[in-house]
Amino acid sequence: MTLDLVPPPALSPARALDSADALEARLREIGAARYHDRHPFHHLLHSGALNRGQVQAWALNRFYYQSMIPLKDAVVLSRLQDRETRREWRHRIEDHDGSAGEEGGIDRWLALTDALGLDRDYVVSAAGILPATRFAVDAYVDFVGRRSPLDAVASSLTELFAPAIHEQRIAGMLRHYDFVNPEVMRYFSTRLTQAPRDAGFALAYVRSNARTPEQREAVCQALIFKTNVLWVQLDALHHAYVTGHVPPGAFRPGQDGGTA
Ligand SMILES: O=C(O)c1cc(C(=O)O)c2c(n1)C(=O)C(=O)c1cc(C(=O)O)[nH]c1-2
Repeated sequence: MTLDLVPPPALSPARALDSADALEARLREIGAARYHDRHPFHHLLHSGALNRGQVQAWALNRFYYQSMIPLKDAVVLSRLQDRETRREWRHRIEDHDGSAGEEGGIDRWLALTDALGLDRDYVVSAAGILPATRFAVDAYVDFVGRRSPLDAVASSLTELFAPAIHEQRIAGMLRHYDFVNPEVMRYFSTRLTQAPRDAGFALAYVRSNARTPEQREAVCQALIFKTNVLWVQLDALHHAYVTGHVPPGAFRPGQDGGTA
């Protein structure tokens, strides 16, 4: 058996979190070391190494994450005491749910699963998702409800690192998969402008609201928690659809939920 190890980048010695700049530098180090762009499953996805059934499995499972993001943001909103912050946060819900006559991110994700040949009702039902997908995503929603509002905002900071992976994904998937075209990838092209705005706001919020070294440490831990939420979803996809151990009841390409 070979171990496919991903060597982590060297970390600089831990610095005291004595300023907003030190906090931001530490957050960026955490992203460089732990963000899911480093995961082998993403390397396979973006380099064209997956077959259609494996891409279907990824899109089906990621739909559950997408569908829960507005619920997560509604919980965050309910925790924010400051009206200005709520005003800024609430567009996140519309970005995903859409509004009258305007499609949202969930519609755009369903355009992707349609193009992959998955049945919409099956996707929306979440009946075929991996147990680990459900546990990880539900843990994220639970986290923002139980922890401090600062932790809740901080846990969204993975989005600082999302535009780079979305660019890699758009380019890689368009180049390598004949079942993908720019129309199908519009979920990601839209996120290229939405994510920097959201991440910029969340970063400014933690920079000014984490005022002690302990609070800054808590912000870092919230980001680490979230990188784990993302990472374990890909571990589970890899185990099921690359190694081949599909859990009982989970999606089986060619048998469930659409055309192979
Ligand atoms: O494709 C990705 O790699 C990726 C990652 C993340 C992220 O870093 O959490 C998000 C998204 N996409 C995304 O599309 C999205 O809407 C989103 C919302 C959030 C959040 O935590 O509020 N993360 C992400």
